[in-house]
Amino acid sequence: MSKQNGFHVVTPLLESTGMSKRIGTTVYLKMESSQPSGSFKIRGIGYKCQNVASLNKSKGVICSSGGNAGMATAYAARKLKLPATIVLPSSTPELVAQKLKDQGATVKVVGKVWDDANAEALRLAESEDLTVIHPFDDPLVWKGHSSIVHELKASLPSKPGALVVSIGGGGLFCGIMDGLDEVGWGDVPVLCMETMGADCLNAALKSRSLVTLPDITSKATCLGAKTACQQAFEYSKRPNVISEVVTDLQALEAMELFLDEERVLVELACGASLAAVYSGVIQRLQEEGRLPKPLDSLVMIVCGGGSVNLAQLQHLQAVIRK
Ligand SMILES: COC[C@H](NCc1c(COP(=O)(O)O)cnc(C)c1O)C(=O)O
Repeated sequence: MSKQNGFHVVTPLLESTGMSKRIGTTVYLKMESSQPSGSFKIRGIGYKCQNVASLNKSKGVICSSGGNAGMATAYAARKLKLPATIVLPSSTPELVAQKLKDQGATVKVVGKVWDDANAEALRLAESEDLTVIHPFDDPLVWKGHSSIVHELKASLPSKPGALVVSIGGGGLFCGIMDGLDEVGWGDVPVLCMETMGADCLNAALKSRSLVTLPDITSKATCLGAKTACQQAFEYSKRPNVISEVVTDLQALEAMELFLDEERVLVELACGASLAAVYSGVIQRLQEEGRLPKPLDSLVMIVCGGGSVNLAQLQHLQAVIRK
C-alpha cells in the first residue's frame, strides 16, 4: 500500500443476490470487513495518524475505543513506528485486548462504557503528553472515511438509490455525508441504523437536540457512544437522512443471515445496518413512501468489526436469546 494512499485498501463492492431478491433491486455490499484492521475505521483513523506523524512532534497516540477505532489506531501506529495506548471499556470483548497487544499497543481497560474510557484517555493524554485520536469526532477522521464514497463513485454504474450506514458516535456517517457532497450525490437517501440502547442519534432527532443516553444497554457495544457528535446531528437534519433503530435480536439475526448467505462474519454493530434489509426496514419505509419503490439500487456499508469470532457469536446468541 503506497503511503499517500494511507493504510486502508480499496474494498470489494459485491452484489448480494439474497438481499437484492428481498428488496427487488440490486444491493451492493461495500466490504469494509476486508480492511486490514477489520473495519472501515482504518480509513479515517489511519489518515489522522498519518497527519499526526507528519507533524513529527508526537510522543505517541492514545485512542479510547469500543474496539475497532483502537484496532485501527494500533495498526496505523505500528506502521508509523508511533507508540500507541488504547483505552477500552470493560464492555469490549476480551479478544480485542489480545489483538491490540499483538499490534504492539499498550492496553488499558477503564470503566463500563466508551464514555468512561474516553475520560481516562483524555486524562492520560494530558499527563503523558500523548496525542488523542478521537474514534469519531474529528474532521480528519471523517475525511479518511469519505474515501468510501469516492470508491463507490468510481465503481457504481450510476448514482445509488439509497445508502445504509451504522451509527455509533456518527464519524462514519459524517465521512459518508462529506463524500456524497464531494461527488455530487448530496441528495442520495442515507439510512442511519442504530440498535436500541445505543441509539444516541435517533434520540437526538426525537428531542431536536443532542442528548446523552443514560446508559448503553445494547450488546452492540461498538456503537456505544452515549452522545452523537455535533456534526452528525447537523447532518441528520437533512431531508435525505432517515434514522431507524432495530433490536439487538434483529441485528443478531442479520449477522447470522449474512454469515449464511454471504459467508462473512461481522459484528453486531454491522448487523444493525444489515437488518435494514433482513428485518424489513427498507420495505416498510417504501410502504410509508419515505423511500422510492423500487429503489434504483442500494449500497450497504458493511462496516465489519474485529471484535467478533465464533465464540463471541455463540456468546451473543446465548445472551440475546436468553
Ligand atoms: C463506541 O465505539 C465507537 C467505535 N466503533 C464504531 C463503529 C461503527 C460506528 O462508527 P461511528 O459512528 O462511531 O463513527 C460502526 N461499525 C463498527 C464495526 C464500529 O466499530 C470504536 O470502535 O471506538
